[in-house]
Amino acid sequence: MAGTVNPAAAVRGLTKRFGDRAVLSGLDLTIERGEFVALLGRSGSGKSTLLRVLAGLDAEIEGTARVPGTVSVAFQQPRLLPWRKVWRNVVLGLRRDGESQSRNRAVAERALAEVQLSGHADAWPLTLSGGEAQRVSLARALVREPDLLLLDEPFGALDALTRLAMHGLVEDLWRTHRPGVLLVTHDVDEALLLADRVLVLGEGRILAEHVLSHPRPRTAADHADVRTRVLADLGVTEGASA
Ligand SMILES: Nc1ncnc2c1ncn2[C@@H]1O[C@H](COP(=O)(O)OP(=O)(O)OP(=O)(O)O)[C@@H](O)[C@H]1O
Repeated sequence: MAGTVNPAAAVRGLTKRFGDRAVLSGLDLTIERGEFVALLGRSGSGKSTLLRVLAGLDAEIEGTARVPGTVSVAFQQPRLLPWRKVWRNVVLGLRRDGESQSRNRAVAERALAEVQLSGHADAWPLTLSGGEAQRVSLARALVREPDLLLLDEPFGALDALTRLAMHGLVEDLWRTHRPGVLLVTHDVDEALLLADRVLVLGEGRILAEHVLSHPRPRTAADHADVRTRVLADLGVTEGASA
């Protein structure tokens, strides 16, 4: 899939140093529009660092990280402003100065309906469950209609059942909006369920790439072969998580 003219993200020779230590070292990566990519890597391998660069939060780099369109990020913690009602949190990142409050509210309500939170527009963030707050965070990311959606372990803090429900929701949202997605996760099975491609980060670059061709919806067993190879890439034994 690499090599099309207008990818959602194109990274070439990216090196990121903290002091004299290079965390990313000559990394190349292309994410196509509409493509769902999962990024795995051991703790400290530089996943969040790469996401920050792609989000435009860290410009002190060598090499290039080109993200031509709109980018949105959802983090492990939903990061909602507690003093703003849910709907105002959803439209927080929109530059719609000329828009009326009622237009903005309509946009927020549409996004909340998409994440199955109709009726929560006037709730305060602190009254939401963890899963609900994370869905608000997804709605906030999506109202910008991003070309690139960066997800930094968005389900990591959720219980197992809520996480399963979120997988279905993210897949639906991706199918509807078709952004390029880069999902950072420690959960190999999550990557195998959701992604078109799984990348393994290590030694500052992409160590391995696995294309997942099984049609969706999938079960974890559908890519058992890839699972074994990804675990080997990560240097973990079967049964453990990254
Ligand atoms: N601002 C910073 N200053 C100095 N070192 C940093 C900074 N940010 C990250 N690092 C270092 O860069 C390395 C990569 O960190 P990063 O958070 O990108 O890893 P990660 O793969 O996301 O890890 P985890 O899976 O544990 O979240 C770590 O060793 C970390 O200590």
